[in-house]
Amino acid sequence: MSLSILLVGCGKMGGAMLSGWLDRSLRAEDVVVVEPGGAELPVKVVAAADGIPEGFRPDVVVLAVKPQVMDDVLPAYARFAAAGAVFLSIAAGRTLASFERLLGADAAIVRAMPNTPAAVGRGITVCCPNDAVGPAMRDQCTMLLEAVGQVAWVEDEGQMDAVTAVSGSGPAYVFLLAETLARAGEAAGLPASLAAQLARATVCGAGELMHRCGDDEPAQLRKNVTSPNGTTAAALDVLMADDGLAALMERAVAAAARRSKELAS
Ligand SMILES: NC(=O)C1=CN([C@@H]2O[C@H](COP(=O)(O)OP(=O)(O)OC[C@H]3O[C@@H](n4cnc5c(N)ncnc54)[C@H](OP(=O)(O)O)[C@@H]3O)[C@@H](O)[C@H]2O)C=CC1
Ligand SMILES: O=C(O)[C@@H]1CCC=N1
Repeated sequence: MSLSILLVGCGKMGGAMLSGWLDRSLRAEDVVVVEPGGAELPVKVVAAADGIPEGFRPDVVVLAVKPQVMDDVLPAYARFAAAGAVFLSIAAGRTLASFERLLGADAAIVRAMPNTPAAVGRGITVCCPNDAVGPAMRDQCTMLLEAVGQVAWVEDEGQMDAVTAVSGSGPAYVFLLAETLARAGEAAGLPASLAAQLARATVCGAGELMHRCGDDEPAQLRKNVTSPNGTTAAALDVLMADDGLAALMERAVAAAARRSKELAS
């Protein structure tokens, strides 16, 4: 892959993406990371924008700082927008218009929402471009993000709040499922360590099964586990009740989407 990348912010998500890029043979000399606290990484790390090597011309500036600090951070990078770089923001809730205000109306900006499985090449990122993003920039962003998983594009920025609520935050819901399944196992009489092992292996195994059976709907995989009048049916009667998981998930996703909208204001 021959793209030069400036990664601004290398915390949980920036770090997940970076490790995905490095695993997939992005050349280390093509990446500069800005991280105020420093970091032990096999790429050049600087503490602030003024430490970026003279002459480094990123094709893509990836913005992976918290939405709340974006306004303070961004002006130091506006020169790269003027030089033709595309800005790829992964900040929840930050709109294309807010970047245009800070970088200039002609700046090329992609608002994107990845997720942490990017660290193992199994992320999914949804991207939304502004009008200044041409086909070549779109291809660059796709190439970068496909290095860490699947990529989809939407033209309607209004969909990004729901995207954030489903796939951006979604891994946390799955990890919570593993945590709560383990606790329920304990409550049913298992030792804590065995319950945790069972829950983890079950979530990982079921995820992998769904991954490999790409053509089968999750509903079909669920039915495959469910014997008539058996144990799974007994549990699903609880989970699929009117006030069960579907209602709870709908409320959870709506709350996340609402928060994404709030972060924009
Ligand atoms: N975590 C996730 O699952 C996902 C997060 N996102 C988005 O990714 C972004 C980052 O989130 P996340 O990785 O969780 O947060 P983190 O706090 O883990 O990462 C942010 C990083 O940015 C650093 N930072 C702070 N100020 C600056 C600066 N001026 N210049 C460069 N770096 C700076 C922070 O350093 P320090 O800690 O020293 O302040 C930190 O390492 C957010 O906008 C979030 O909305 C999107 C999808 C999924
Ligand atoms: O919780 C957050 O705000 C970020 C965005 C999606 C996942 N984590």
